Parts: sequence; C-alpha cells; structure tokens
Amino acid sequence: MMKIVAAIDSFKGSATSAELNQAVLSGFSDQWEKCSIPIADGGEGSMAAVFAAFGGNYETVPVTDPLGGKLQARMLVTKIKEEKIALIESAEVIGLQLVEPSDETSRNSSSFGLGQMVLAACRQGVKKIYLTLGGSGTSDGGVGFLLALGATIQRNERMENNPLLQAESLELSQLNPLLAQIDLFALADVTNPYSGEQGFASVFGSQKGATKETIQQLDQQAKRLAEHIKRTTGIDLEVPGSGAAGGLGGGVYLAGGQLVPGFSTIASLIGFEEKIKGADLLITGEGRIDGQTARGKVPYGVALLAQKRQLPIVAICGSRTERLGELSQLLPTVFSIQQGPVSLAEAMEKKRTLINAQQTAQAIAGLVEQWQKKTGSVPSEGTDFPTK
Ligand SMILES: Nc1ncnc2c1ncn2[C@@H]1O[C@H](COP(=O)(O)OP(=O)(O)OP(=O)(O)O)[C@@H](O)[C@H]1O
Ligand SMILES: O=C(O)[C@H](O)CO
Repeated sequence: MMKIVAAIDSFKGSATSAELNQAVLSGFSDQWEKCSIPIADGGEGSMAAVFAAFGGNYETVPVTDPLGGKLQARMLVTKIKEEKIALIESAEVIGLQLVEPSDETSRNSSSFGLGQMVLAACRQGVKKIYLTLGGSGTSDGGVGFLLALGATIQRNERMENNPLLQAESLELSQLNPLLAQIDLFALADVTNPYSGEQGFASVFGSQKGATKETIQQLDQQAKRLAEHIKRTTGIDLEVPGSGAAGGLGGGVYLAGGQLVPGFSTIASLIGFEEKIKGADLLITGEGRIDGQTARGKVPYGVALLAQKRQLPIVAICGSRTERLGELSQLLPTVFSIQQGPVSLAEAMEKKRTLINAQQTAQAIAGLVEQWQKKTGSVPSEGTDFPTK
C-alpha cells in the first residue's frame, strides 16, 4: 500500500492546516495509507499543530490588550515526553487583528500583555515556553513585555503609551525570578535586526499604520536603547530575529530567551521527521507560495526534509508567484488549487477552498496511479517523481 502524507500550512484567512490535510487526503483513494500532520512555521496554527500531536489544555489568561484594555487570551499547556511546556502565539495577545492599524495605535500600543502571559505560563509550572513571534500590532521593541516581567524604565515627558517612545533607559536587574526556572524560546518569523534600515520600525512600521515620522522616532529610540543595553550589560541586541514582532525578538533575548527558527522548532517538537518516514508522497503547501516561502515557511521546511529523505513532494497553494526562483530547485511541483477565475474573496471561502484542494489532490493521485500502472511500481524513497 502506498503512503500519502499531507502537511499543509493553514491558508491564512481561509482554512486550517488540519482541514486542508483532510481535504487533500479525501482526494486519494483507499488504495493509499493516509497520514495528516497539522503543521505550522511559528505563524498562525502553531498551537493547533502541537495540540494535534500531544493534546493538552488551552488555558485562558486575562491579560492587557495592546492598547491597555482587557483581553482573554489563550495559550496551550501540554506535556511532551513527560515535560510540561507552554506554547503561546503572540498574535493572540498583541496581533495586528486586535488593533486598528494607525499612527495613533503605533504610538500607543504595548506588548505588556505578552509578558503577563509568559508569567502565567511560569506559574503553571512549565519547564519550557515557546513563544511564536509575528503578525504583531505593536512596535515597542519588546519594552512593554519586559516591563511586565519586572524590568523598569526611566520615563521621559512623552504622553504616548508606547513604552519604547517613553524609555530613556532600561533596567533589567529586577526581572521576575520565575524566569530563571524556565527555558524561553522565541520562534521568530523574520531575521531582521532590532534597528536601522532593516530594523523592526523601518521594515514593519508602516504595516502597523505608523507614519514616516513615527517610524523614524521609533527607530531612533530602538537604536538608543540598543546602545544603552550594550553599554550597561554588554548584550548586543542587533542579532537576527530581534526585529521580529515589533522588536519583541529583542525583548525575549533580553529576558534570557533564545531566538530559534519557527518551522524546524515545531517540526522537531512534534516529531515530524519520524512521521514522514516510509511516505511515498508528501503534499505540503500554504496560502500563497512566493518569494517569502523560501524564508523558512512550511513548504520550504517540508521540502528540505523531503530532499534529505529523497521523498517525492508536491505543493498546493491558493495562489503562487509565476517565478519561484531558487525554490523551484527544491520544490519543482507547485499547483494553485484554483479551478477558474473568481475574486480573491470568493477564492478564499473555506468551502470552495476545501473542494478545490480535494479536486487538485484527485488530479495528483490520478497521475501517480497512472504512473504506477505503467511502471508496475510506486515512486518511492529515492525515486524521482514525474513532474511532467
Ligand atoms: N483559498 C485561497 N485562495 C486564493 N488565495 C488564498 C487562499 N487562501 C489564502 N490565499 C492567499 O494567501 C495569502 C495568505 O498567505 P499564507 O496563508 O501563506 O500566509 P502568510 O501571510 O504567509 O502568513 P503565515 O506565515 O502566518 O502563514 C492571502 O492573503 C491570500 O492572498
Ligand atoms: O509582527 C511583525 O512585525 C512581523 O510579522 C515581523 O515579525
């Protein structure tokens, strides 16, 4: 019996990883052994991927939202090999979807609630905390996060609530001792540094509604803070990933956390490589496959593992760029699931997306089964999958 493994990232705003995997697997006949691996790269769906592998409890924690209001946010607490861990998707607490992107928001939002969430996880007695960074609505350099963890700042006269704009200096000696009892890992979605042309304010500030002037001020403050930290603690904040989630990467780093890659961390947590062993075909994908995909997104990570094990791999997506560039070496077979011209909003309807994914899978299965009839063999580990 041939084995098909589906490990497709959620199509953002459209369907979850588990739903897409099921839709694709339903396009294959019962001649196939079918395996669904809900997967994520540190973005949306990371808690769901770990929950699918280990179960656990979604704990609801009362926290402060980015603009100082009240918010009930979820984290996943589970056990992996007898070790209690928590997984927090930062977007649940400080996500862009929680605020109206505007200059005012950029000048007033804070990541304080995420620090509260991390403390709540520490109080649950977990040993490790995995914090996904990305899709944030804050640009506070992680200062709010650090304040919730016990850091202090000397404030200037400014009235805005973004603590990065208010901070004249940052003092870390009073960080909550609970932090010393856990390992903190930040799964960053980008490798940007803290400040400068590639820093969080310059690159992601406008996404959150900041004007040119605000971006400049935020970047200047980030630079000043990084210099101050270097002078007072010797820590260099300008490391890859410190610019993730409005500088939260830097905040996590200063709290003693490590910045780690998203896909490979989730894959290793859920034992992904073990699960794809013996597969005859892998199907991966994401909402849009483009230049960003090779920056550590799910299809790229799955394709690297497929290459390592010489497994045939196909990717599906809601839409794709015409030119895949270097990615086409690693992932030569990429299908858009669209069946005809419709608007993006229509294409993204969940029901339509799942039907389209199933139909695309039926076509892929048909091709493999024809190949099997012709050659009397299945394309298996070490065999090239026909791409034409
Ligand atoms: N069903 C669909 N049909 C057509 N296009 C889709 C569909 N679902 C998603 N998309 C496109 O993909 C985009 C989202 O991309 P994707 O799902 O790859 O997430 P992302 O922005 O890369 O974030 P993340 O890294 O968190 O997954 C949407 O904005 C849309 O353009
Ligand atoms: O949250 C953000 O600022 C972007 O997703 C980059 O991390």
